[in-house]
Order: sequence, then C-alpha cells, then structure tokens
Amino acid sequence: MAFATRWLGRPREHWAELGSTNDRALAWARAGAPHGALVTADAQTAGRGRLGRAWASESGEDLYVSAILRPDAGKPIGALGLAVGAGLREGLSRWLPAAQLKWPNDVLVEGRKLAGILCEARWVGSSPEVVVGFGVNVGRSLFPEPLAATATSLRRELGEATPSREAVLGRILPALEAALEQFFSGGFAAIRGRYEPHCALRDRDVFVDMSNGAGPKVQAKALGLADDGALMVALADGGPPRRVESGDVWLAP
Ligand SMILES: O=C(O)CCCC[C@@H]1SC[C@@H]2NC(=O)N[C@@H]21
Repeated sequence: MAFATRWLGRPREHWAELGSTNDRALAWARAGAPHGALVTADAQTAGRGRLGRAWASESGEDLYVSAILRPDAGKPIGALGLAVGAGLREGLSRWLPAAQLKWPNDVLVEGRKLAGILCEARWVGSSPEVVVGFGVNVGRSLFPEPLAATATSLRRELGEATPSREAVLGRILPALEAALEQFFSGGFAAIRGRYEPHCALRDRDVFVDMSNGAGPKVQAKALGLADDGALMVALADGGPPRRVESGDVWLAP
C-alpha cells in the first residue's frame, strides 16, 4: 500500500493477531525501529486503553495501529495526545465531518466513541521514545456490553458506504503527520486551531475525575483549553478555574 506521506508508516509491520500493537511497537522501538515505524493488526488479544482499561479488539474489522515517534530532545510531548486526536479526527472527517474531540483525545460522533488513543513514552537519555496507539471502530456494527450504548463505528454511521480499513488509514496518516509536525514545532498552541473548533466539551456541563480514574466524579463546566493543553474547568461548587491535566471527563447527560 502506498501512503501519501513522507515518513509516517515507514517501515510498517502488519500482524493478523497480536496482544497489543502498542506492546509490539514498544518492543520494536527498543530494538531500534525508526521514527515513523508503524505496527498494525487485524485483531488484538490484549488491547489496552487509557487509565488501565481494556480496548475491545477482537472484531477483525477495525483498525489497531501504533506508531513509533522519536521527537528531537527538547520538543514538547506533554500534550502529544491532543495532536494525535486532532490528526485522527481530520482524517476521519473525510467520511464523518461532524466528528468531535472529547478531551483529551477521544473521537466522538454524536457523543458516541469512534476512536481512542493511548500514548506511551520512555526516555532514552534526553530524547523521548514515544508510541502512539490508536484504535478506530471501522467495520464492526455490534459492540460487547457495556459499549453498546456508548460506542460507534464507521459501519454504524455509514452502512453500505463504509470505506475499507486501508482507505481509512490512508486518510488518517497524512492528517496525523501534518498535525504532529505542527505540534512538534510549537506545542499545543500551534495546533489549537486544529483542535478547538471540534472540541465537544467547550461550555458544556461535565463530570471530571481529577485523579487518573481513582477519584470521585466532580460536577463542573468545561471552559476551554490552556496553552499547554490542560482542560480548564469551573467546579460547580465555586472557586477559581481549575486545571485538569490527566484523569477523565464525561459529558453530563
Ligand atoms: O480510548 C482509550 O482508552 C485508548 C484506546 C487505545 C486503543 C489502541 S488500539 C491500538 C493500540 N494498541 C493498544 O493496545 N491500544 C491502542
């Protein structure tokens, strides 16, 4: 398959089944795989999501992708997931122009999750070695509980007009590459224009967990994003705006 990209996707490994493409990419990175190398799989037996959650990966009809990035020392990586989300959404907007981003980086269609991102990094001297993993629900139309009420797929949204997984990946990679290059040149502030117009949370009532999935859900209003990508919220019980740097957030019903 030929990609219209300069570096993302070269070289590429494809597996029929794998534990987790992120685990494979982390191992490949340790063994010296270059910036831009990509691992894809038809199915994962141990797909991982953020905050220790599992990622349902058995369908054989969806996209499971992990990219190895080797940003130069000193490049910003703190809000990298936001750039990945922006690029992913742009690629998917070819078919779903109304797709939105739920901070930090879920891609939603009408409030249902279409794609998720898991970024993992380790330091090699002063340089980061990063694996950016994303899963996109492409061809599946049925989801195991409890996802049935909260997840969607290109198939569920588009029916017969659903593109192939390769066509979807072929759109995502150039958009992702463009968003990443812009992000590495100027951090979140540089990609704010790619992210903010599609932010599902701005001015919405939300619940936040400010302690990485371990704490209680607190009611708040989402105000927007700071220049470093932190979510700014006003807690319902008053006080000054608070920064949410990790953890999770849900739209209030
Ligand atoms: O929304 C989330 O919690 C993130 C989900 C990330 C899933 C992808 S699928 C490809 C890559 N391999 C993994 O094990 N996880 C990511």
